Amino acid sequence: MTLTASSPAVVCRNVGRAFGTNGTTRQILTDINLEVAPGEIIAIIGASGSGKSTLLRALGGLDVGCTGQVHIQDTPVAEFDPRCAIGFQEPRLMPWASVADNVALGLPDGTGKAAGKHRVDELLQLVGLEHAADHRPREISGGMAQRASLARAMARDPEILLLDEPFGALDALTRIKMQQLLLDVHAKTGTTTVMVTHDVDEALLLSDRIILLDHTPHIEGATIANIFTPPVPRPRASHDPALVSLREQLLTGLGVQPLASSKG
Ligand SMILES: Nc1ncnc2c1ncn2[C@@H]1O[C@H](COP(=O)(O)OP(=O)(O)OP(=O)(O)O)[C@@H](O)[C@H]1O
Repeated sequence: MTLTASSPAVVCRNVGRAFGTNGTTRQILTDINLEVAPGEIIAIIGASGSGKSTLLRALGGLDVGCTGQVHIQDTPVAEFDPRCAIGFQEPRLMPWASVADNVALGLPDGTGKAAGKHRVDELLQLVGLEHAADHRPREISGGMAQRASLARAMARDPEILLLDEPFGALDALTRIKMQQLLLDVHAKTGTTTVMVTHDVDEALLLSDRIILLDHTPHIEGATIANIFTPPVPRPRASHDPALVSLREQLLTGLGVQPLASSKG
């Protein structure tokens, strides 16, 4: 990735979030400070419940209850900011609409009919679904549905693509194909991408930087405990020896004791 001298795509300053339930308030996130460069792919990892999705929602303006500031390209994030598109673990396609019409749902308001059709055709091609344009969601596989969901997210040509465990529900083989597809799409579009993942290897293969959310001493709520940079450029192989020690650091950071190597 070539970092330009332009301003950051996303800036978080002292972002925090507390939730109040039954009269008690629980601090979930504290003092999140982060700058994401244009075109970067950021992976957010952390234990279950550490606030990964909450942070992603804050970045996209999907949660107005946060403290601190989120800026996208120098201006404050708006509620459901149109500069962001979000994709989830479930593809969330409309069952009654064709794949093409589902992708078209992501187009910006006011897109003309001909321009919209052209863009949808382009996006279907981008994710390899040209042949399935007229299918209904029930007629396609989980992996195809997730590709359609990615195409819908890209339809508005977002500044920031936010992905919450996008491949978490897919079988291992489909997940590998989707990871490759995401990198292909990113190579073509250069879209700044922030993704939440539970999968350390996914974070290692895809991201420019990996954000670890965790609790730190004397602070209530999770914060950015560490930021890791994979030491080799993409494309990366999961068995690359250069990634072994970082993988162990990530697992340790997640409270998992890495299994001893079986070699020898
Ligand atoms: N709207 C809400 N009201 C109350 N509590 C909430 C709300 N949203 C999230 N939480 C709480 O905030 C904490 C963090 O949730 P979040 O979904 O961000 O974690 P996560 O790291 O993404 O978890 P997981 O990895 O299990 O998906 C959880 O304890 C959750 O119960």
